[in-house]
Amino acid sequence: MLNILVIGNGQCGNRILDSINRHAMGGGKNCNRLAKFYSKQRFKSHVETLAFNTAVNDLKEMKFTKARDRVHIPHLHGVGANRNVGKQVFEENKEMIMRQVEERGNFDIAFVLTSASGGTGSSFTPLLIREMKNRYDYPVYCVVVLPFREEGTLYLQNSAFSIRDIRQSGVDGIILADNQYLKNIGGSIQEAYNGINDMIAERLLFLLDALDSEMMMVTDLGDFKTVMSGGAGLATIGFFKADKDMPIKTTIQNSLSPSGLLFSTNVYEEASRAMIVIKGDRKYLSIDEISTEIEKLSGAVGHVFKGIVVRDGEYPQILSLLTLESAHELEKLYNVAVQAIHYEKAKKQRVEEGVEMKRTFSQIEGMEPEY
Ligand SMILES: Nc1nc2c(ncn2[C@@H]2O[C@H](COP(=O)(O)OP(=O)(O)OP(=O)(O)O)[C@@H](O)[C@H]2O)c(=O)[nH]1
Repeated sequence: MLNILVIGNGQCGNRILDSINRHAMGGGKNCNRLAKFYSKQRFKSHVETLAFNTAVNDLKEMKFTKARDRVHIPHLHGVGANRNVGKQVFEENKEMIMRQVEERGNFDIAFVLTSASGGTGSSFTPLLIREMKNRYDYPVYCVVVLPFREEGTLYLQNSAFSIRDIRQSGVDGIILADNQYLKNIGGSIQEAYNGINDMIAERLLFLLDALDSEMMMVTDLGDFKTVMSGGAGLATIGFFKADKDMPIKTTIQNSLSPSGLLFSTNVYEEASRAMIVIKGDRKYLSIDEISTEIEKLSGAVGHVFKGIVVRDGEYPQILSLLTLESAHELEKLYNVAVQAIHYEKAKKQRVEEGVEMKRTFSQIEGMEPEY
């Protein structure tokens, strides 16, 4: 049995964590009676969860995460997308935060979930991971959500700096999910968020379940670590669930296609290592078809680990984990982030020089009110 710690930082991290807890309890939208459902978690790993936030309302919004797992770090109502303030708040509360982590015990693996672009999550995450890596031996992976590109200059520049900070934190690997890429889920913004959060939660739980399962062909934590240590330290996850008549090779291809992935990439060009986990009833799992598809992938990317979990009566589901050698989409994000940084800098300079305001007030220079 694996001992797993999942931490969600900031609003986005908290919400994905809450979705994980909902799915772990059975997934139903109405399963909000915590005590009842905690007694029958669907997963056999021992999973501890922790949510950190400066905004108490974000923590209150969580419905499926136990109260003792929701930790408020008091600072107004969030840090307003200011990463410098976020870093300072983390440092001031570091010992309290680390005590919470310490109290959860020892783990085989930990995941930290955050948006790249807000203030709290994106500034807490690199500092927290650095502390965890200094104090503990277990590997720590980070799931980072990239912003919708139209959300504005502050979010764009935060993303550029936070991903750099997370990479330099000692993290064992970063899994990218991209709101921009996943927004075709459609509906209102809240529905899109929920849909994206559920996608991320389901994939992570599938992965954890697979790492802790009796498999016909085995992938384990060691394979996961090897895959994640490949490439440029960045990874993404694909997933596809077949319906009854779909051949297994199409199901595998779909899990690697744009609609299956959390981050836009051409896996045959940009991936560096891969792990494919196939779950389903034996009768759907043609070994010839599986081998042909895996060979095609390994021909393009190098090494591919494969695992098969037999689940009687279930249609096949495929999870693909891919580390990336290059990430064209991330490079594009950094391009627009650089423009955003220049824009903010020029604006700040204009304000400091007071050009606009000087013009405004100069209109009444030398005048007095007339009554
Ligand atoms: N996928 C997804 N993205 C979210 C969600 N909530 C917020 N975001 C994204 O997260 C970014 C903003 O970061 P938040 O996590 O809200 O910010 P925070 O870490 O709480 O920081 P502050 O509010 O500035 O203190 C934006 O790019 C949002 O689009 C969510 O539930 N799901």
